Parts: sequence; structure tokens; C-alpha cells
Amino acid sequence: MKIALLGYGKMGKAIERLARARGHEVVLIVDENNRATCTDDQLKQADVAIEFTTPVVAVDNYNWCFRNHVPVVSGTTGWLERWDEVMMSREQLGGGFFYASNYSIGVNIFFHLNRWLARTMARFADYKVSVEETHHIHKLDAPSGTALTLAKDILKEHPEYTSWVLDEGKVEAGELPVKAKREGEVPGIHSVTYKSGVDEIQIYHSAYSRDGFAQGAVMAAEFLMGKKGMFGMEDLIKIKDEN
Ligand SMILES: NC(=O)C1=CN([C@@H]2O[C@H](COP(=O)(O)OP(=O)(O)OC[C@H]3O[C@@H](n4cnc5c(N)ncnc54)[C@H](OP(=O)(O)O)[C@@H]3O)[C@@H](O)[C@H]2O)C=CC1
Ligand SMILES: O=C(O)C1=N[C@H](C(=O)O)C[C@H](O)C1
Repeated sequence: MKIALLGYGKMGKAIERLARARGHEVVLIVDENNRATCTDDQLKQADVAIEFTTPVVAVDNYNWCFRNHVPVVSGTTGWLERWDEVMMSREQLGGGFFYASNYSIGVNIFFHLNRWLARTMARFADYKVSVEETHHIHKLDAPSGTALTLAKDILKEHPEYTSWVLDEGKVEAGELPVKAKREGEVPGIHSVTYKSGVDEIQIYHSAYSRDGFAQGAVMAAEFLMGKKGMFGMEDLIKIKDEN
């Protein structure tokens, strides 16, 4: 498979290493410095693009891929307020798009546990729920995309919360608190905690490195090659939600 890497930072470099190890070819590397001079013809050399850049530039890159009929794996977080716009242009231009807030298989199992626990705990009003994430100090968005996925899945099962809120010390009744911590070079830690007056229940995931994210992104690219339409991790790893 021929890959265009859009974004060549911490994730782009990890993806390059893992993609080559799986026998793929990286035919284009784009970063902030050369983006303006990269041509459509260069992009069209690729079977798939993998995009890990920044919240501000990601949507332009998706549209670049759609216009050139290159399916794109989107890893960038922090752009979801433009989701509808991206879905519309994908549909109009007929592109292939794969999005996950977190490509690690472990986190996607954790998402499954979170949905199960949220359904179970909905019957026990004594417990208050909160989400916490810790990441490296370079991260631009807060809360993380992963924490947002966790929070949104909890909100679906808990009508006593009307919205999530970034917990900066002041949380109103009806708000699901999401705390975002920034420390050193932490690759990514997420937890969900249910607390009552007498005990607490917690689920927790900690990434040891970026390799799990990068491996999942390359697997998503292998899956997406030659496809049109919208896909997510549930298409790649079929874990069934049960009651
Ligand atoms: N979904 C998931 O599983 C994961 C998602 N992420 C997300 O991926 C994103 C990237 O993370 P990370 O690699 O750590 O970030 P980095 O800051 O290390 O890398 C960002 C890269 O984007 C490049 N860039 C900036 N503007 C453009 C542009 N217009 N076109 C192409 N490239 C550009 C930068 O170029 P330059 O080097 O020249 O500045 C840099 O190489 C973040 O949003 C993060 O939250 C991260 C890990 C896992
Ligand atoms: O910026 C990061 O590093 C990460 N971002 C993703 C997110 O926002 O959830 C995934 C992972 O936690 C690492």
C-alpha cells in the first residue's frame, strides 16, 4: 500500500516506522513547511492518506484528499465542531473517510467497557461519574478526543447529566466533569470513576507509547484502501455491545 503522511510530528513518525515494518511504502510526507508546495499529483500517488496534524489545519487536508479521491484516515482531534461540514464535503466529493478519536485497540476495548459500565450504573443514583485524562504538555486540545468519546457515551446513558464540562474547579449540577491534566511526555492516560459515599469504581487505560495509536491507524488505512464512505473503529474491530 502506498501511503501519504499528512503531518510528520510525533504520530507521523511513529506511523512511518510501523507502516514500513508492515511492508507499506510512504510515497509522500507533508508537514507545515512543505504543505503549500505539495501538488495534487503528488497526493494522487498514494492509495491512502493518514492525517495527524493540528485541529486548525486538519479539515483543509481532508478536503484536499476528497478532491483528489484519496481516502483519508483522520487521527487529528479537536476539530469536531466542523464534523457536519466535513461529512457534507465527503458526501459531495465522494471520498473515503475513517475517523477515530483513538486508534489503539486497548482504548477501543476500554470504550466498550465504558459503555457497558455507563448502562449498568444508570440504575444506581448514589454514584457520581467523572472522566479524567492526562497527556503530554505539547497537546493543543483539551479535553482529549478520547475523553470526549468517553463523556459522550456516558451522557447517552445518564439523563441526569445534560452536558459534559471541562473541570477547572467549578462544576454545576447536571454537568459531567471532564478533567484534563498536562504532565511531561505522558502518551495518554484515561479513566472513568463512579463515586458514592461508601466506595468507588474506576476503569483506567494507560498507553505506554504511541505505538498502539500508530498501529491502529495503519490497520485503518489497510481497511480503507479502495473504499468510499464513512468508517470508524467499530468497522475494524467488531466488539458487540451487550446489555
Ligand atoms: N486518534 C488517535 O489515536 C490519536 C490522535 N492524536 C492526535 O493527532 C494530532 C497530531 O498529534 P502529534 O503527532 O502528537 O502532533 P505533533 O505536533 O507532533 O505533529 C503535528 C504535525 O502536523 C504538521 N502540520 C502542521 N500544519 C500542517 C499542514 N497544514 N499540513 C500538514 N502537516 C501540518 C506539523 O508540521 P511541523 O513539524 O512542520 O510543525 C507536525 O509535523 C493531534 O491532534 C493529536 O491529538 C495523537 C495520537 C493518537
Ligand atoms: O494528542 C495526543 O497525544 C493524543 N490524542 C488523542 C486524543 O486527543 O484523545 C489520542 C491519545 O490519547 C493521544
